[in-house]
Amino acid sequence: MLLLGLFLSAVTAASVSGYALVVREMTVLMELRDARVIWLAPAIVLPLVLIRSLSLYWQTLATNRLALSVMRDLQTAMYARLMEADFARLQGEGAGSLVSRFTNDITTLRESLVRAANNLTRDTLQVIGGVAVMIWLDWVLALLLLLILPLAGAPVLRIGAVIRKRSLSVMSQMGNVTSFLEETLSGTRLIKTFSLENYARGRSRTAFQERFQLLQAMVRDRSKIEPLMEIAGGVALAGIFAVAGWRMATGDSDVGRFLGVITALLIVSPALRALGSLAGAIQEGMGVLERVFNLLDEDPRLVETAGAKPLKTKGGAIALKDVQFAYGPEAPALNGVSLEVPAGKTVALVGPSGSGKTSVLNLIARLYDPQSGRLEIDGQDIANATLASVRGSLALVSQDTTLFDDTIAANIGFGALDAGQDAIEAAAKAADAHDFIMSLPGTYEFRAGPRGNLLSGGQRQRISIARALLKDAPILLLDEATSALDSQSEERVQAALERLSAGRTTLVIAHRLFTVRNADWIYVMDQGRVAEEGRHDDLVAAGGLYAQLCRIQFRDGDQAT
Ligand SMILES: Nc1ncnc2c1ncn2[C@@H]1O[C@H](COP(=O)(O)OP(=O)(O)OP(=O)(O)O)[C@@H](O)[C@H]1O
Repeated sequence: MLLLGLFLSAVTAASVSGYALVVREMTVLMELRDARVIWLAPAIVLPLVLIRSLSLYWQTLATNRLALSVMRDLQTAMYARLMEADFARLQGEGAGSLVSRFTNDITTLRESLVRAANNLTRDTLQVIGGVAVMIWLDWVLALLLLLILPLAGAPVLRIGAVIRKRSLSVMSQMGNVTSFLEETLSGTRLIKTFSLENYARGRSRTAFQERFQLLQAMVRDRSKIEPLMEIAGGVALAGIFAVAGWRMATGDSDVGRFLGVITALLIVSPALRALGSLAGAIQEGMGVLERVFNLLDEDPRLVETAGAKPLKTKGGAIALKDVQFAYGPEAPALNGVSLEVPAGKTVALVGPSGSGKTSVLNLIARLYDPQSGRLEIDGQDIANATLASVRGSLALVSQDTTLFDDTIAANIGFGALDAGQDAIEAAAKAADAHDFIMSLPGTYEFRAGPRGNLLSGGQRQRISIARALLKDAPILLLDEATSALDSQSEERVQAALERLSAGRTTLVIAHRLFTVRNADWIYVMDQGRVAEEGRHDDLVAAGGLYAQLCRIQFRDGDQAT
Protein backbone atom coordinates (compact mmCIF):
# COMPACT_ATOMS: atom_id res chain seq x y z
CA MET A 1 0.00 0.00 0.00
CA LEU A 2 2.82 2.36 0.98
CA LEU A 3 4.78 1.51 -2.17
CA LEU A 4 1.73 1.95 -4.38
CA GLY A 5 1.10 5.35 -2.77
CA LEU A 6 4.73 6.38 -3.34
CA PHE A 7 4.67 5.21 -6.95
CA LEU A 8 1.47 7.13 -7.69
CA SER A 9 2.92 10.22 -5.99
CA ALA A 10 5.94 9.96 -8.26
CA VAL A 11 3.73 9.67 -11.36
CA THR A 12 1.68 12.69 -10.27
CA ALA A 13 4.80 14.74 -9.62
CA ALA A 14 6.57 13.69 -12.83
CA SER A 15 3.55 14.49 -14.99
CA VAL A 16 3.34 18.03 -13.64
CA SER A 17 7.05 18.67 -14.23
CA GLY A 18 6.32 17.63 -17.80
CA TYR A 19 4.14 20.77 -18.13
CA ALA A 20 7.24 23.00 -17.92
CA LEU A 21 8.97 21.13 -20.70
CA VAL A 22 5.84 21.24 -22.89
CA VAL A 23 5.58 25.01 -22.37
CA ARG A 24 9.18 25.47 -23.47
CA GLU A 25 8.87 23.23 -26.56
CA MET A 26 5.56 24.79 -27.64
CA THR A 27 6.97 28.29 -27.21
CA VAL A 28 9.88 27.38 -29.50
CA LEU A 29 7.46 26.08 -32.13
CA MET A 30 5.28 29.20 -31.83
CA GLU A 31 8.29 31.44 -32.21
CA LEU A 32 9.10 29.57 -35.42
CA ARG A 33 5.43 30.01 -36.52
CA ASP A 34 5.29 26.23 -36.86
CA ALA A 35 1.64 25.11 -37.54
CA ARG A 36 2.28 21.67 -35.98
CA VAL A 37 1.70 23.28 -32.60
CA ILE A 38 -2.08 23.22 -33.35
CA TRP A 39 -2.32 19.43 -32.98
CA LEU A 40 0.90 18.72 -31.12
CA ALA A 41 -0.07 20.77 -28.03
CA PRO A 42 -3.39 18.96 -27.34
CA ALA A 43 -1.84 15.61 -28.28
CA ILE A 44 0.83 15.97 -25.57
CA VAL A 45 -1.03 17.98 -22.93
CA LEU A 46 -4.25 15.93 -22.83
CA PRO A 47 -2.64 12.53 -22.07
CA LEU A 48 -0.43 14.27 -19.50
CA VAL A 49 -3.51 15.73 -17.78
CA LEU A 50 -5.26 12.36 -17.91
CA ILE A 51 -2.29 10.54 -16.35
CA ARG A 52 -2.00 13.15 -13.63
CA SER A 53 -5.73 13.09 -12.81
CA LEU A 54 -5.93 9.32 -12.61
CA SER A 55 -2.79 8.95 -10.53
CA LEU A 56 -4.04 11.74 -8.21
CA TYR A 57 -7.30 9.86 -7.69
CA TRP A 58 -5.64 6.53 -6.99
CA GLN A 59 -3.01 8.10 -4.85
CA THR A 60 -5.66 9.76 -2.66
CA LEU A 61 -7.48 6.44 -2.30
CA ALA A 62 -4.32 4.48 -1.50
CA THR A 63 -2.94 6.96 1.05
CA ASN A 64 -6.27 7.43 2.83
CA ARG A 65 -6.70 3.71 3.11
CA LEU A 66 -3.24 3.48 4.56
CA ALA A 67 -3.91 6.28 7.08
CA LEU A 68 -7.26 4.80 8.08
CA SER A 69 -5.84 1.35 8.66
CA VAL A 70 -3.02 2.82 10.78
CA MET A 71 -5.70 4.63 12.83
CA ARG A 72 -7.73 1.45 13.24
CA ASP A 73 -4.68 -0.45 14.46
CA LEU A 74 -3.64 2.32 16.85
CA GLN A 75 -7.13 2.56 18.33
CA THR A 76 -7.35 -1.20 18.76
CA ALA A 77 -3.93 -1.27 20.43
CA MET A 78 -4.80 1.70 22.68
CA TYR A 79 -8.04 0.09 23.79
CA ALA A 80 -6.32 -3.23 24.46
CA ARG A 81 -3.71 -1.40 26.53
CA LEU A 82 -6.37 0.40 28.55
CA MET A 83 -8.15 -2.88 29.26
CA GLU A 84 -4.89 -4.12 30.82
CA ALA A 85 -4.17 -0.87 32.64
CA ASP A 86 -4.37 -0.55 36.41
CA PHE A 87 -7.75 0.27 37.89
CA ALA A 88 -6.08 3.21 39.67
CA ARG A 89 -4.77 4.60 36.37
CA LEU A 90 -8.17 4.36 34.67
CA GLN A 91 -9.87 5.96 37.66
CA GLY A 92 -7.24 8.67 37.73
CA GLU A 93 -7.62 9.86 34.13
CA GLY A 94 -11.40 9.54 34.01
CA ALA A 95 -13.68 8.28 31.26
CA GLY A 96 -14.14 11.59 29.43
CA SER A 97 -10.46 12.21 28.96
CA LEU A 98 -9.89 8.62 27.86
CA VAL A 99 -12.70 8.93 25.32
CA SER A 100 -11.06 12.07 24.00
CA ARG A 101 -7.94 10.07 23.19
CA PHE A 102 -10.03 7.98 20.81
CA THR A 103 -11.89 10.90 19.25
CA ASN A 104 -9.87 14.13 19.25
CA ASP A 105 -6.38 12.67 19.36
CA ILE A 106 -7.12 10.14 16.66
CA THR A 107 -8.84 12.68 14.39
CA THR A 108 -5.89 15.07 14.59
CA LEU A 109 -3.50 12.24 13.95
CA ARG A 110 -5.50 11.00 10.98
CA GLU A 111 -5.62 14.45 9.42
CA SER A 112 -1.89 14.94 9.64
CA LEU A 113 -1.18 11.41 8.50
CA VAL A 114 -3.44 11.76 5.43
CA ARG A 115 -1.84 15.10 4.60
CA ALA A 116 1.62 13.71 5.08
CA ALA A 117 0.84 10.63 3.00
CA ASN A 118 -0.82 12.66 0.25
CA ASN A 119 1.50 15.61 0.06
CA LEU A 120 4.87 14.70 1.44
CA THR A 121 6.16 12.54 -1.38
CA ARG A 122 4.12 14.20 -4.12
CA ASP A 123 5.11 17.75 -3.26
CA THR A 124 8.72 16.84 -2.50
CA LEU A 125 9.01 15.05 -5.85
CA GLN A 126 7.24 17.96 -7.53
CA VAL A 127 9.82 20.37 -6.06
CA ILE A 128 12.72 18.11 -7.06
CA GLY A 129 11.27 17.58 -10.57
CA GLY A 130 10.56 21.29 -11.02
CA VAL A 131 14.03 22.29 -9.86
CA ALA A 132 15.64 19.66 -12.13
CA VAL A 133 13.74 21.04 -15.11
CA MET A 134 14.84 24.54 -14.16
CA ILE A 135 18.49 23.48 -13.94
CA TRP A 136 18.21 21.87 -17.34
CA LEU A 137 16.58 24.96 -18.84
CA ASP A 138 18.76 27.60 -17.18
CA TRP A 139 21.16 26.60 -14.41
CA VAL A 140 21.97 30.16 -13.34
CA LEU A 141 18.32 30.92 -12.63
CA ALA A 142 17.94 27.59 -10.84
CA LEU A 143 20.95 28.31 -8.64
CA LEU A 144 19.44 31.63 -7.63
CA LEU A 145 16.28 29.86 -6.52
CA LEU A 146 18.18 27.25 -4.57
CA LEU A 147 19.87 30.04 -2.63
CA ILE A 148 16.57 31.66 -1.73
CA LEU A 149 14.84 28.48 -0.52
CA PRO A 150 16.75 27.90 2.76
CA LEU A 151 15.95 31.48 3.80
CA ALA A 152 12.32 30.45 4.14
CA GLY A 153 13.02 26.91 5.36
CA ALA A 154 14.79 27.72 8.65
CA PRO A 155 12.00 29.76 10.31
CA VAL A 156 9.41 27.23 9.15
CA LEU A 157 11.23 24.45 10.99
CA ARG A 158 11.44 26.59 14.14
CA ILE A 159 7.69 27.27 14.04
CA GLY A 160 7.07 23.53 13.55
CA ALA A 161 8.84 22.71 16.83
CA VAL A 162 6.67 25.21 18.73
CA ILE A 163 3.52 23.74 17.17
CA ARG A 164 4.52 20.25 18.24
CA LYS A 165 4.88 21.29 21.88
CA ARG A 166 1.62 23.16 21.80
CA SER A 167 -0.31 20.25 20.33
CA LEU A 168 0.39 18.20 23.47
CA SER A 169 -1.27 20.77 25.71
CA VAL A 170 -4.14 21.25 23.23
CA MET A 171 -4.87 17.52 23.35
CA SER A 172 -4.66 17.19 27.10
CA GLN A 173 -6.90 20.24 27.57
CA MET A 174 -9.37 18.68 25.12
CA GLY A 175 -9.36 15.60 27.36
CA ASN A 176 -10.31 17.81 30.32
CA VAL A 177 -13.09 19.48 28.33
CA THR A 178 -14.48 16.07 27.33
CA SER A 179 -14.33 14.94 30.97
CA PHE A 180 -16.16 18.05 32.05
CA LEU A 181 -18.81 17.57 29.35
CA GLU A 182 -19.29 13.93 30.23
CA GLU A 183 -19.51 14.67 33.94
CA THR A 184 -22.01 17.51 33.69
CA LEU A 185 -24.12 16.12 30.85
CA SER A 186 -24.52 12.79 32.61
CA GLY A 187 -25.23 14.57 35.89
CA THR A 188 -28.18 16.56 34.59
CA ARG A 189 -30.46 15.28 37.37
CA LEU A 190 -28.18 16.87 39.97
CA ILE A 191 -27.81 20.04 37.93
CA LYS A 192 -31.56 20.51 37.51
CA THR A 193 -32.61 19.62 41.03
CA PHE A 194 -29.90 21.72 42.68
CA SER A 195 -30.28 24.54 40.11
CA LEU A 196 -26.61 24.28 39.22
CA GLU A 197 -27.05 25.57 35.67
CA ASN A 198 -25.05 28.71 36.40
CA TYR A 199 -22.24 26.75 38.02
CA ALA A 200 -22.07 24.41 34.99
CA ARG A 201 -22.22 27.34 32.55
CA GLY A 202 -19.43 29.08 34.45
CA ARG A 203 -17.20 26.01 34.28
CA SER A 204 -18.00 25.58 30.59
CA ARG A 205 -17.05 29.18 29.84
CA THR A 206 -13.69 28.76 31.58
CA ALA A 207 -12.99 25.49 29.74
CA PHE A 208 -14.01 26.80 26.32
CA GLN A 209 -12.13 30.07 26.84
CA GLU A 210 -8.98 28.12 27.71
CA ARG A 211 -9.48 26.02 24.60
CA PHE A 212 -10.02 29.15 22.53
CA GLN A 213 -6.75 30.63 23.76
CA LEU A 214 -4.75 27.48 23.14
CA LEU A 215 -6.13 27.04 19.62
CA GLN A 216 -5.69 30.73 18.92
CA ALA A 217 -2.00 30.46 19.79
CA MET A 218 -1.76 27.41 17.54
CA VAL A 219 -3.41 29.28 14.66
CA ARG A 220 -1.03 32.21 15.18
CA ASP A 221 1.95 29.88 14.79
CA ARG A 222 0.49 28.09 11.81
CA SER A 223 -0.51 31.27 10.00
CA LYS A 224 3.08 32.51 9.99
CA ILE A 225 4.16 29.69 7.72
CA GLU A 226 2.31 30.47 4.50
CA PRO A 227 3.22 34.20 4.39
CA LEU A 228 6.86 33.25 4.89
CA MET A 229 6.64 30.95 1.93
CA GLU A 230 4.82 33.65 -0.03
CA ILE A 231 7.66 36.11 0.65
CA ALA A 232 10.21 33.55 -0.46
CA GLY A 233 8.17 32.98 -3.68
CA GLY A 234 7.93 36.72 -4.36
CA VAL A 235 11.65 37.29 -3.82
CA ALA A 236 12.33 34.35 -6.13
CA LEU A 237 10.05 35.80 -8.85
CA ALA A 238 11.64 39.23 -8.66
CA GLY A 239 15.12 37.70 -8.79
CA ILE A 240 14.19 35.54 -11.77
CA PHE A 241 12.95 38.51 -13.79
CA ALA A 242 16.09 40.45 -13.06
CA VAL A 243 18.49 37.60 -13.78
CA ALA A 244 16.51 36.37 -16.84
CA GLY A 245 16.42 39.90 -18.31
CA TRP A 246 20.17 40.19 -17.87
CA ARG A 247 20.80 36.70 -19.42
CA MET A 248 18.52 37.37 -22.38
CA ALA A 249 20.29 40.70 -22.98
CA THR A 250 23.62 38.90 -23.07
CA GLY A 251 22.15 36.21 -25.36
CA ASP A 252 22.61 33.34 -22.85
CA SER A 253 18.87 32.63 -22.58
CA ASP A 254 15.68 33.00 -24.62
CA VAL A 255 11.91 33.49 -24.10
CA GLY A 256 11.21 29.71 -24.35
CA ARG A 257 13.60 28.91 -21.51
CA PHE A 258 12.33 31.82 -19.46
CA LEU A 259 8.67 30.73 -19.81
CA GLY A 260 9.73 27.15 -19.03
CA VAL A 261 11.42 28.30 -15.80
CA ILE A 262 8.39 30.43 -14.83
CA THR A 263 6.06 27.44 -15.39
CA ALA A 264 8.38 25.26 -13.30
CA LEU A 265 8.34 27.94 -10.60
CA LEU A 266 4.55 28.08 -10.69
CA ILE A 267 4.58 24.33 -10.08
CA VAL A 268 7.27 24.42 -7.40
CA SER A 269 5.81 27.36 -5.41
CA PRO A 270 2.46 25.83 -4.33
CA ALA A 271 4.22 22.55 -3.66
CA LEU A 272 6.72 24.38 -1.45
CA ARG A 273 3.97 26.30 0.32
CA ALA A 274 2.11 23.05 0.93
CA LEU A 275 5.27 21.47 2.30
CA GLY A 276 5.70 24.45 4.62
CA SER A 277 2.21 24.18 6.13
CA LEU A 278 2.56 20.42 6.09
CA ALA A 279 5.55 20.78 8.38
CA GLY A 280 3.20 22.37 10.95
CA ALA A 281 0.56 19.67 10.52
CA ILE A 282 3.15 16.92 10.81
CA GLN A 283 4.58 18.43 14.01
CA GLU A 284 1.07 18.62 15.44
CA GLY A 285 0.55 14.96 14.53
CA MET A 286 3.91 14.07 16.07
CA GLY A 287 2.80 15.71 19.33
CA VAL A 288 -0.33 13.57 19.37
CA LEU A 289 1.64 10.49 18.37
CA GLU A 290 3.83 11.06 21.41
CA ARG A 291 0.71 10.92 23.61
CA VAL A 292 -0.47 7.76 21.86
CA PHE A 293 2.87 6.02 22.26
CA ASN A 294 3.18 7.12 25.88
CA LEU A 295 -0.09 5.32 26.47
CA LEU A 296 0.94 2.25 24.48
CA ASP A 297 4.22 2.08 26.39
CA GLU A 298 2.59 2.28 29.81
CA ASP A 299 3.05 -0.92 31.72
CA PRO A 300 0.53 -1.82 34.40
CA ARG A 301 2.11 -1.74 37.84
CA LEU A 302 -0.25 -4.28 39.28
CA VAL A 303 0.99 -7.47 37.63
CA GLU A 304 1.19 -11.15 38.35
CA THR A 305 4.40 -12.37 39.96
CA ALA A 306 6.59 -14.66 37.87
CA GLY A 307 5.28 -18.17 38.35
CA ALA A 308 1.89 -17.02 39.67
CA LYS A 309 -0.40 -20.00 40.17
CA PRO A 310 -4.19 -20.19 40.04
CA LEU A 311 -5.80 -20.06 43.47
CA LYS A 312 -7.11 -23.34 44.80
CA THR A 313 -10.32 -22.24 46.46
CA LYS A 314 -12.30 -24.43 48.80
CA GLY A 315 -14.61 -22.42 51.01
CA GLY A 316 -13.17 -19.01 50.13
CA ALA A 317 -11.96 -18.02 53.62
CA ILE A 318 -10.48 -14.49 53.57
CA ALA A 319 -7.76 -13.13 55.82
CA LEU A 320 -6.11 -9.69 55.93
CA LYS A 321 -2.89 -9.60 57.94
CA ASP A 322 -1.55 -6.27 59.12
CA VAL A 323 -2.45 -4.54 55.83
CA GLN A 324 -1.13 -1.06 55.20
CA PHE A 325 -2.49 0.78 52.17
CA ALA A 326 -2.58 4.31 50.75
CA TYR A 327 -3.98 5.43 47.38
CA GLY A 328 -1.27 8.04 46.98
CA PRO A 329 1.03 10.22 49.04
CA GLU A 330 -1.81 11.24 51.37
CA ALA A 331 -2.61 9.59 54.74
CA PRO A 332 -3.08 5.81 54.49
CA ALA A 333 -6.61 4.53 53.85
CA LEU A 334 -5.82 1.33 55.80
CA ASN A 335 -3.43 1.39 58.69
CA GLY A 336 -2.50 -2.09 59.90
CA VAL A 337 -5.81 -3.85 59.28
CA SER A 338 -6.17 -7.53 60.23
CA LEU A 339 -9.46 -9.34 59.81
CA GLU A 340 -10.85 -12.74 58.96
CA VAL A 341 -13.90 -14.03 57.14
CA PRO A 342 -14.20 -17.77 57.79
CA ALA A 343 -15.41 -19.93 54.91
CA GLY A 344 -19.19 -19.85 54.46
CA LYS A 345 -19.73 -17.14 57.10
CA THR A 346 -21.12 -13.64 56.74
CA VAL A 347 -18.96 -10.89 58.15
CA ALA A 348 -19.93 -7.23 58.17
CA LEU A 349 -17.76 -4.15 57.91
CA VAL A 350 -19.26 -1.06 59.46
CA GLY A 351 -17.86 2.32 60.36
CA PRO A 352 -18.10 6.00 59.60
CA SER A 353 -17.75 7.30 56.05
CA GLY A 354 -14.14 7.28 54.85
CA SER A 355 -13.05 4.76 57.47
CA GLY A 356 -11.65 2.37 54.81
CA LYS A 357 -14.45 -0.17 54.18
CA THR A 358 -14.45 0.08 50.38
CA SER A 359 -10.65 -0.01 50.38
CA VAL A 360 -10.77 -3.45 52.04
CA LEU A 361 -13.03 -4.71 49.22
CA ASN A 362 -10.78 -3.13 46.56
CA LEU A 363 -7.76 -4.93 47.97
CA ILE A 364 -9.47 -8.32 48.18
CA ALA A 365 -10.47 -8.00 44.49
CA ARG A 366 -6.84 -7.01 43.86
CA LEU A 367 -7.80 -3.78 42.17
CA TYR A 368 -4.92 -2.34 44.20
CA ASP A 369 -1.94 -3.86 45.96
CA PRO A 370 -1.23 -3.01 49.61
CA GLN A 371 2.07 -1.33 50.53
CA SER A 372 2.65 -4.01 53.16
CA GLY A 373 0.87 -6.91 54.82
CA ARG A 374 -0.81 -9.96 53.29
CA LEU A 375 -4.20 -10.81 51.86
CA GLU A 376 -5.07 -14.48 51.78
CA ILE A 377 -7.83 -16.55 50.27
CA ASP A 378 -8.00 -20.07 51.71
CA GLY A 379 -4.52 -19.57 53.16
CA GLN A 380 -2.88 -18.55 49.86
CA ASP A 381 -1.36 -15.09 49.39
CA ILE A 382 -3.33 -13.46 46.54
CA ALA A 383 -0.19 -11.55 45.48
CA ASN A 384 1.24 -14.87 44.22
CA ALA A 385 -1.94 -16.04 42.49
CA THR A 386 -3.04 -15.33 38.95
CA LEU A 387 -5.28 -12.27 38.67
CA ALA A 388 -7.93 -14.23 36.79
CA SER A 389 -8.17 -16.84 39.54
CA VAL A 390 -8.46 -14.20 42.29
CA ARG A 391 -11.19 -12.33 40.47
CA GLY A 392 -12.83 -15.57 39.38
CA SER A 393 -13.19 -16.63 43.02
CA LEU A 394 -15.36 -13.67 43.96
CA ALA A 395 -18.46 -11.81 42.90
CA LEU A 396 -18.87 -8.13 43.68
CA VAL A 397 -22.25 -6.49 44.05
CA SER A 398 -21.72 -2.81 44.63
CA GLN A 399 -23.67 0.38 45.06
CA ASP A 400 -23.01 1.59 41.54
CA THR A 401 -24.58 -1.18 39.50
CA THR A 402 -23.08 -1.20 36.05
CA LEU A 403 -25.17 -2.45 33.17
CA PHE A 404 -24.02 -2.21 29.57
CA ASP A 405 -26.20 -1.18 26.64
CA ASP A 406 -26.88 -4.77 25.70
CA THR A 407 -29.71 -7.26 26.21
CA ILE A 408 -30.85 -8.27 29.70
CA ALA A 409 -29.70 -11.81 28.92
CA ALA A 410 -26.20 -10.58 28.02
CA ASN A 411 -26.03 -8.36 31.10
CA ILE A 412 -26.80 -11.31 33.36
CA GLY A 413 -24.65 -13.61 31.22
CA PHE A 414 -21.45 -11.64 32.00
CA GLY A 415 -21.48 -13.64 35.24
CA ALA A 416 -20.60 -16.79 33.31
CA LEU A 417 -19.92 -16.31 29.63
CA ASP A 418 -20.78 -19.90 28.72
CA ALA A 419 -24.13 -19.93 30.54
CA GLY A 420 -27.20 -20.99 28.56
CA GLN A 421 -30.64 -19.34 28.60
CA ASP A 422 -31.92 -21.77 31.28
CA ALA A 423 -29.13 -20.90 33.70
CA ILE A 424 -29.67 -17.17 33.05
CA GLU A 425 -33.41 -17.49 33.77
CA ALA A 426 -32.78 -19.55 36.90
CA ALA A 427 -30.42 -16.83 38.18
CA ALA A 428 -32.97 -14.14 37.33
CA LYS A 429 -35.69 -16.05 39.21
CA ALA A 430 -33.49 -16.42 42.31
CA ALA A 431 -32.69 -12.70 42.13
CA ASP A 432 -36.42 -11.89 41.92
CA ALA A 433 -35.88 -10.31 38.51
CA HIS A 434 -37.64 -12.81 36.25
CA ASP A 435 -41.13 -11.34 36.64
CA PHE A 436 -40.22 -7.79 35.74
CA ILE A 437 -38.02 -9.02 32.87
CA MET A 438 -41.01 -10.95 31.44
CA SER A 439 -43.04 -7.74 31.42
CA LEU A 440 -40.42 -5.86 29.36
CA PRO A 441 -40.91 -5.68 25.58
CA GLY A 442 -38.77 -8.47 24.19
CA THR A 443 -38.26 -9.88 27.72
CA TYR A 444 -34.66 -11.17 28.00
CA GLU A 445 -33.78 -9.54 24.66
CA PHE A 446 -34.73 -6.06 25.92
CA ARG A 447 -31.77 -3.67 25.65
CA ALA A 448 -30.99 -1.96 28.94
CA GLY A 449 -29.92 1.37 27.36
CA PRO A 450 -26.68 3.26 28.07
CA ARG A 451 -25.57 2.31 31.61
CA GLY A 452 -28.87 0.46 31.97
CA ASN A 453 -30.84 3.72 32.23
CA LEU A 454 -34.04 2.17 30.83
CA LEU A 455 -34.42 0.21 34.09
CA SER A 456 -35.15 1.45 37.60
CA GLY A 457 -32.49 1.44 40.32
CA GLY A 458 -34.00 -1.60 42.05
CA GLN A 459 -34.32 -3.48 38.75
CA ARG A 460 -30.68 -2.77 37.92
CA GLN A 461 -29.64 -4.09 41.30
CA ARG A 462 -31.60 -7.30 40.89
CA ILE A 463 -29.98 -7.82 37.45
CA SER A 464 -26.56 -7.39 39.06
CA ILE A 465 -27.53 -9.87 41.80
CA ALA A 466 -28.61 -12.36 39.11
CA ARG A 467 -25.24 -11.83 37.42
CA ALA A 468 -23.43 -12.59 40.69
CA LEU A 469 -25.64 -15.65 41.29
CA LEU A 470 -24.78 -16.95 37.84
CA LYS A 471 -21.07 -16.48 38.53
CA ASP A 472 -21.50 -18.82 41.50
CA ALA A 473 -18.20 -17.78 43.09
CA PRO A 474 -17.34 -18.96 46.62
CA ILE A 475 -16.78 -15.39 47.85
CA LEU A 476 -19.32 -12.61 47.78
CA LEU A 477 -18.25 -9.00 48.29
CA LEU A 478 -21.23 -6.84 48.95
CA ASP A 479 -21.29 -3.08 49.11
CA GLU A 480 -24.74 -2.78 50.55
CA ALA A 481 -26.80 -0.65 48.28
CA THR A 482 -30.24 -0.51 49.69
CA SER A 483 -30.27 3.13 50.69
CA ALA A 484 -31.30 4.41 47.24
CA LEU A 485 -34.44 2.24 47.08
CA ASP A 486 -37.96 2.57 48.38
CA SER A 487 -38.90 0.14 51.10
CA GLN A 488 -40.74 -2.30 48.84
CA SER A 489 -37.81 -2.54 46.37
CA GLU A 490 -35.42 -2.68 49.28
CA GLU A 491 -37.20 -5.68 50.74
CA ARG A 492 -37.06 -7.57 47.44
CA VAL A 493 -33.39 -6.70 46.89
CA GLN A 494 -32.59 -7.68 50.48
CA ALA A 495 -34.32 -11.05 50.07
CA ALA A 496 -32.46 -11.68 46.80
CA LEU A 497 -29.16 -10.79 48.49
CA GLU A 498 -29.88 -13.25 51.28
CA ARG A 499 -30.42 -16.01 48.72
CA LEU A 500 -27.19 -14.95 47.02
CA SER A 501 -25.09 -15.01 50.18
CA ALA A 502 -26.44 -18.34 51.46
CA GLY A 503 -23.59 -20.85 51.61
CA ARG A 504 -20.97 -18.32 50.44
CA THR A 505 -18.21 -16.53 52.29
CA THR A 506 -19.69 -13.07 52.43
CA LEU A 507 -18.05 -9.80 53.34
CA VAL A 508 -20.64 -7.06 53.42
CA ILE A 509 -20.19 -3.33 53.83
CA ALA A 510 -23.24 -2.44 55.83
CA HIS A 511 -24.52 1.11 55.92
CA ARG A 512 -27.80 0.24 57.65
CA LEU A 513 -26.93 -1.48 60.90
CA PHE A 514 -30.16 -3.42 61.27
CA THR A 515 -29.16 -5.49 58.23
CA VAL A 516 -26.05 -6.82 60.03
CA ARG A 517 -27.64 -7.96 63.25
CA ASN A 518 -27.49 -11.51 61.98
CA ALA A 519 -23.91 -11.33 60.73
CA ASP A 520 -21.59 -13.94 62.21
CA TRP A 521 -19.03 -11.29 63.08
CA ILE A 522 -18.80 -7.52 62.79
CA TYR A 523 -15.67 -5.40 62.30
CA VAL A 524 -16.07 -1.74 63.18
CA MET A 525 -13.64 0.41 61.25
CA ASP A 526 -12.48 3.88 62.14
CA GLN A 527 -9.81 5.97 60.37
CA GLY A 528 -8.28 3.02 58.55
CA ARG A 529 -8.13 0.71 61.59
CA VAL A 530 -10.29 -1.98 63.11
CA ALA A 531 -11.61 -0.18 66.17
CA GLU A 532 -13.88 -2.93 67.52
CA GLU A 533 -15.02 -6.39 66.60
CA GLY A 534 -17.59 -8.85 67.85
CA ARG A 535 -21.22 -9.85 67.55
CA HIS A 536 -24.01 -7.29 67.49
CA ASP A 537 -25.28 -7.77 71.04
CA ASP A 538 -21.79 -7.77 72.57
CA LEU A 539 -20.77 -4.65 70.65
CA VAL A 540 -23.92 -2.82 71.73
CA ALA A 541 -23.28 -3.87 75.31
CA ALA A 542 -19.65 -2.69 75.13
CA GLY A 543 -20.93 0.85 74.55
CA GLY A 544 -18.20 1.86 72.09
CA LEU A 545 -18.24 3.24 68.54
CA TYR A 546 -20.67 0.58 67.28
CA ALA A 547 -23.14 1.32 70.05
CA GLN A 548 -22.83 5.00 69.20
CA LEU A 549 -23.48 4.35 65.49
CA CYS A 550 -26.50 2.25 66.46
CA ARG A 551 -27.87 5.03 68.65
CA ILE A 552 -27.53 7.56 65.82
CA GLN A 553 -29.35 5.31 63.35
CA PHE A 554 -32.00 4.40 65.92
CA ARG A 555 -32.66 8.05 66.54
CA ASP A 556 -32.93 8.57 62.78
CA GLY A 557 -35.63 5.92 62.46
CA ASP A 558 -33.99 2.56 61.86
CA GLN A 559 -34.71 -0.27 64.28
CA ALA A 560 -31.06 -0.79 65.07
CA THR A 561 -31.43 -2.44 68.42
N1 LIG B 1 -9.45 6.46 44.54
C1 LIG B 1 -9.02 7.07 45.65
N2 LIG B 1 -7.94 7.86 45.59
C2 LIG B 1 -7.47 8.48 46.71
N3 LIG B 1 -8.02 8.35 47.92
C3 LIG B 1 -9.10 7.58 48.04
C4 LIG B 1 -9.66 6.90 46.92
N4 LIG B 1 -10.73 6.19 47.36
C5 LIG B 1 -10.83 6.43 48.69
N5 LIG B 1 -9.85 7.26 49.11
C6 LIG B 1 -9.61 7.71 50.50
O1 LIG B 1 -9.37 6.57 51.30
C7 LIG B 1 -10.04 6.66 52.54
C8 LIG B 1 -10.92 5.43 52.77
O2 LIG B 1 -11.92 5.43 51.80
P1 LIG B 1 -12.97 4.24 51.61
O3 LIG B 1 -13.65 4.46 50.32
O4 LIG B 1 -12.29 2.95 51.81
O5 LIG B 1 -13.97 4.53 52.83
P2 LIG B 1 -15.38 3.90 53.16
O6 LIG B 1 -15.31 3.50 54.59
O7 LIG B 1 -15.73 2.86 52.18
O8 LIG B 1 -16.33 5.14 53.03
P3 LIG B 1 -17.89 5.22 52.63
O9 LIG B 1 -18.67 4.53 53.69
O10 LIG B 1 -18.15 6.69 52.63
O11 LIG B 1 -18.03 4.60 51.28
C9 LIG B 1 -10.81 7.96 52.53
O12 LIG B 1 -10.07 8.88 53.29
C10 LIG B 1 -10.85 8.39 51.08
O13 LIG B 1 -10.73 9.78 50.97
